[in-house]
Amino acid sequence: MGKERVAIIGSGNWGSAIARIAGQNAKIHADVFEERVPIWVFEEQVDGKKLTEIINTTHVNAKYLPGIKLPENVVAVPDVIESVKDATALVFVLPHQFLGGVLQSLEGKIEKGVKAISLIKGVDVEGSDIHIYADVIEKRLGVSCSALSGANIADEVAIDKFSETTVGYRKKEEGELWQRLFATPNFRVNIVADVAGVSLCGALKNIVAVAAGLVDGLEYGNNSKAAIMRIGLIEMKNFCLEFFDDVKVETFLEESAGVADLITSCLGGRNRKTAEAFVKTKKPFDQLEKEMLNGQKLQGIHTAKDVHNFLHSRNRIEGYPLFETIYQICWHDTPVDKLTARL
Ligand SMILES: NC(=O)c1ccc[n+]([C@@H]2O[C@H](COP(=O)([O-])OP(=O)(O)OC[C@H]3O[C@@H](n4cnc5c(N)ncnc54)[C@H](O)[C@@H]3O)[C@@H](O)[C@H]2O)c1
Ligand SMILES: O=P(O)(O)OC[C@H](O)CO
Repeated sequence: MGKERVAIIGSGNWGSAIARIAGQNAKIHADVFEERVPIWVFEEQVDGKKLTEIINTTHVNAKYLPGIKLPENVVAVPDVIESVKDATALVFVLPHQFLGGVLQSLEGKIEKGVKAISLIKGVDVEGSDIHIYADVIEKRLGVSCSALSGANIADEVAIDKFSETTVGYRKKEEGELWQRLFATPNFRVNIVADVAGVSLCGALKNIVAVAAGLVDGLEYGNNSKAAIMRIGLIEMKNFCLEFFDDVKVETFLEESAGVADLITSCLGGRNRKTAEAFVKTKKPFDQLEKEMLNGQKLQGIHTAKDVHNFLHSRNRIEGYPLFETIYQICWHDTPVDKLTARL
């Protein structure tokens, strides 16, 4: 069998951090992977230069992961179709807002037998249907798609601070392949047969992280934040067990994708940070995203809306008071001091 040819689709904060690891490991495991790792970069001008040129000459993603050297075998490609040419292992790591456009470009162009993995945190809702993004990718491209999620704030992973993550696989050998691509001594990868659980934990914790940021903005203190995290974890678990058949409860309680990601996101993530600022500045989230994140994207408020729309269509809103309160505060004029009123 030939070597696996990896392509990374997405080059934001997490995309760049994970490309650094994948590039390093492609060289270390040269028996398994081709050394060159193309990364699709949505082209934009940064300080008067193309971002792809900056990455390919300085080996730094100056906009989304400044100050961190990427290995030279990670090659920025501005055309998404070109970036996946001949690839056998596709890593999808882009904000969920942009996945639809990318899949449209790639549909019909991916060979049979190609494997994929989704690092995207969010859910796809259409009326009363809900899907994880691994399933969306699998269906649109005809590939077998795993999922990776964990307590992984990109800036910390990028400087090799000890972290763990979880890969949910369809077939064990695929889980082992992704583990080989991503694991390092300081980035431990556990593999589990639970693609849906891994994906849903990563999506739903972002709603709870918004709630944690509101707690910080209101200066309610540590007990309140712990209560929000506990209630959030229960709603996450109940949601998965109510609407998905194949989720494992252990993923929530024992995996980095579960309780650990919930904790790190409620302490340190972008959703938390902007939600705190939402309370303190009274500015809307879209303005805060622009002012505070330099092009990086928020997921939590969008997932809150997607989950609200889904629960509304299933007539199940009353079962998820925290998720619903976050939706009402973020998207309507519900005062933020009503955060705990329905809990
Ligand atoms: N950043 C983290 O710490 C982190 C950690 C784990 C998982 N994640 C998840 O990984 C996924 C990707 O996040 P990220 O941090 O890499 O992205 P990001 O938040 O840094 O978003 C910026 C990316 O969006 C791209 N973009 C902007 N406009 C675009 C357009 N019109 N079309 C296509 N792309 C466009 C930019 O080129 C850039 O690559 C998300 O689902 C996120 O929740 C993020
Ligand atoms: O910065 P956030 O809030 O998007 O969270 C980042 C990661 O999902 C943490 O694992």
